[in-house]
Amino acid sequence: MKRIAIQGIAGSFHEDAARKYFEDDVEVVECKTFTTVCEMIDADKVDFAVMAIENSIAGSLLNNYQLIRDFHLRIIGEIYLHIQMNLLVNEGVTSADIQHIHSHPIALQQCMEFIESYYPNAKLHEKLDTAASAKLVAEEKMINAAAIGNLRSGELYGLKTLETGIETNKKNYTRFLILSKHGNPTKGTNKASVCFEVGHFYGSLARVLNTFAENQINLTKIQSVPIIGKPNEYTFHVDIEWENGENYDRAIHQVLKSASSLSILGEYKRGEIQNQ
Ligand SMILES: O=C(O)C(=O)C[C@]1(C(=O)O)C=C[C@@H](O)C=C1
Repeated sequence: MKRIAIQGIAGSFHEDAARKYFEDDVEVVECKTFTTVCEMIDADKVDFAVMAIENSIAGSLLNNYQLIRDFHLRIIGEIYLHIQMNLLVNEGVTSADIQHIHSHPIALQQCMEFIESYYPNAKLHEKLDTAASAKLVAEEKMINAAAIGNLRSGELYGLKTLETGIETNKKNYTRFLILSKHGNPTKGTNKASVCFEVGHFYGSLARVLNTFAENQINLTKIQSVPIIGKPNEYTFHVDIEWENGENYDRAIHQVLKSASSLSILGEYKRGEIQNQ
C-alpha cells in the first residue's frame, strides 16, 4: 500500500484524488499545510504526494508552483476531479437554522452564487479543508451551521445532505499533481511541466513559445509566477503535450538556447477530464 501525503484530512477532495489515481491502494497521510506535504516527501516519510494546482473556477494555486520548485519535487502524474459541492448539516438542522457556513476558501468561492442567493446573511468560516469543516460541524454538534464538502465527508462524519450540487458552475474541475522525490522514468509519456525564465528584452518569451509551436508541441497552460524579491520578474510555468516524443526532445533543446534557465519538473501521462 502506498503512503500518500495530502493537505487536509480523510474525506477531503485531496483524498478522493489520491484514491482515484492510485486505485484505492493508498494510506493517506494527513498534513495541515502544503509545506508539510512537501517536507514529508523530502524526508522520505511518504511515497508520493497529491497536490491541487488549479481549479477551473478559482484558478491556480500559485504558492504550490513555488513549493514544487523549492523542494525540487518531480511531477509524475496528474488527475482531474469533477468537483461537486454539497451543503451538509447535523440531523434535525433545517435551512432556516443556518447562520454559519464552514468550508475551504476555494470551496466557498465555488459556491458563492448559492450562498448569496439562499444564505446572504450567513457568516462564512474559512477552514483548512472541506472535510475538516464537516468534522468540526459534526463534532461540535452545531445546530446553526453547515459545512460545504463532498458527499463522502458527510457520510464519514455523520452529517446529512441538505442540498446537493451547489457549485456555481457544473463544469467544476480541480487538477491535482502527483509528486515524488525521485521521478521514475515512465514509458508512454505525452505531457510535461516545465518552467523557465527569459531575459528582459522584446520577443524573449515569444521566441520560446514559437519554438514549441514550430515543433508541433501543444501548450495547454502557461502561468507566470512572480519571483520573490525581484519585482517585475517572473518564472513561466508551462504544460505541454505532444504526439511525437522526438518533437518534444528537439523543442527542449532549442528552448535551452533562448531561455535564461529551464527546468523540467516532470514528464508524465496526461490526465483526462471526464465530462459529467
Ligand atoms: O478542501 C478540500 O477538500 C480540498 O481537497 C482542497 C480543494 C482545493 O484546494 O481546491 C480541492 C478541491 C476543491 O477545488 C476544493 C478544495
